[in-house]
Amino acid sequence: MEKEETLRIDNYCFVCGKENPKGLKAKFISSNGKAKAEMILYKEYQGYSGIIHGGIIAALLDEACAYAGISLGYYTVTAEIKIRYRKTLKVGEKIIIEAFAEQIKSKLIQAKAQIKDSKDTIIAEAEGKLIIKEKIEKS
Ligand SMILES: CCCCCCCCCC(=O)SCCNC(=O)CCNC(=O)[C@H](O)C(C)(C)COP(=O)(O)OP(=O)(O)OC[C@H]1O[C@@H](n2cnc3c(N)ncnc32)[C@H](O)[C@@H]1OP(=O)(O)O
Repeated sequence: MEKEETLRIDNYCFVCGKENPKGLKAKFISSNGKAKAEMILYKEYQGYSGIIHGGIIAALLDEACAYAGISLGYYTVTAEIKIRYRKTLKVGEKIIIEAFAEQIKSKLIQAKAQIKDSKDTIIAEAEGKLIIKEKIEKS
C-alpha cells in the first residue's frame, strides 16, 4: 500500500508563513477549537479598485478554519468550503477573522469562520469540512 505523505510546515504558507515575502503574514492565535487574527489588507490584494479580492477573503477564512482544527490537535486539509460574501471589504479596513471547529467523526472536522469589520459587521462567513491528516505531536 502507498505510504501517505506527511504535511510539512516550513513557514512559507501563503496566508500565515512568516518567511513568505509574498504572503499575507496573518498571525492567528488559537486554542480549544477557536482561532482568531486581526489584520489590514492593502491595495496589493484588491480585485476591483478599492475592494479586496474574494479569493483572498476565501484564503483567510480557510486558514482560520485550519487553525481552529490545529488547536484541536490535528493537521487537516480542506475538503470543502462554502463562502458567503455579505459586504465588500475595502482596502485598508481593519478586520477580525474568527473560526470555531469541532471534530464530528474520526477524520472529519467541521468549522465555521467569519470576517468582521471593526464595527462588528460581518463581511464574509464560511463553513468548512476539514479532513484530518495527522495528529500534532506535542514537543
Ligand atoms: C502552521 C501552518 C498552518 C498551515 C495551514 C494551512 C491550511 C491550508 C488549508 C488548505 O488549503 S489544504 C489544501 C487544499 N485541500 C486539499 O488539497 C485537499 C485535496 N483533497 C484530498 O486530499 C482528498 O480529496 C481528501 C483528503 C479531502 C478526501 O479524500 P478521500 O475522499 O479519499 O477521503 P478518505 O478516504 O481519506 O476519507 C476520509 C474520511 O473523510 C470523509 N470525507 C472525505 N471528504 C469528505 C467531505 N467532503 N465531506 C464529508 N466527509 C468527507 C470520508 O467519507 C472518510 O470518512 P470515514 O473515515 O468516516 O469513512
